[in-house]
Amino acid sequence: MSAHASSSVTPVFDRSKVTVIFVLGGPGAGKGTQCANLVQDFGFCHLSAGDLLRAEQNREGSQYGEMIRTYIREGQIVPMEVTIKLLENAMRAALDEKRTGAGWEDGRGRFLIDGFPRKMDQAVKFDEEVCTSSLVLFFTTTEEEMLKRLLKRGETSGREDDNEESIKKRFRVYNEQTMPVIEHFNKQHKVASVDATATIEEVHQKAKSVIEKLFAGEISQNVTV
Ligand SMILES: Nc1ncnc2c1ncn2[C@@H]1O[C@H](COP(=O)(O)OP(=O)(O)O)[C@@H](O)[C@H]1O
Ligand SMILES: O=c1ccn([C@@H]2O[C@H](COP(=O)(O)OP(=O)(O)O)[C@@H](O)[C@H]2O)c(=O)[nH]1
Repeated sequence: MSAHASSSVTPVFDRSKVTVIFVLGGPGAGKGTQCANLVQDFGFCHLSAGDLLRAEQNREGSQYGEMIRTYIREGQIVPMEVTIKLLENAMRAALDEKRTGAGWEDGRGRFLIDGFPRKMDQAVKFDEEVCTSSLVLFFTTTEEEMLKRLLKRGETSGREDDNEESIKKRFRVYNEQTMPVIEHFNKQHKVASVDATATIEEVHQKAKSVIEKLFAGEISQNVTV
């Protein structure tokens, strides 16, 4: 196989039927919170890459459990093959359910893929081989705000990475590995940036307006709301 073979691969899901929106933003920016709101508004299937990895980590008999645990505790990005396969399987399962409602007729589907892609290799491979994304919904706020939110979440989340040491590592990985992904999609004019510093409901209204515009065919360049 030549080094360029992947560029001729057809994605598993056709973007004219299956809408994929990547939801990005630093740890604790509010991605999961806002995805839950957008599920209510638009009937998306919400797939959190982190949740899928944590479920696989805890699945009895998984050959990846210990590896995933180590990566997550260190704030590192799990090798992409594992995460992409989990996402593809979950997308297939949602489409096989034959859901009803807007966006799910005739083999169609709409997905919020939360916390992914966090690294360039994942971004390129998913777009080429699984489904070409339609939009990146990018939640922005300060590290100070994210740290505050994560330490509070850590009081009840039970997550092994919601402690100050892991959080600092996640910030570093985010800046070094995920910001280039945002840059990559900026060049494709696919990024909608939402200031996530306001209240949950204010951020929700802004995110909702972005998705309404997307479905109305009104987003053809990077936008900031
Ligand atoms: N706009 C907001 N203002 C204050 N707290 C928020 C806001 N959005 C989310 N949170 C809280 O911050 C924490 C992190 O949010 P979460 O949605 O889990 O972030 P992410 O999925 O980006 O890591 C949660 O405890 C959540 O309740
Ligand atoms: O595509 C992904 C998404 C998540 N993670 C791991 O899962 C952790 C938690 O991610 P999640 O999105 O659940 O939480 P966030 O850091 O945004 O609060 C990350 O720090 C990574 O270690 C990963 O390896 N690949």
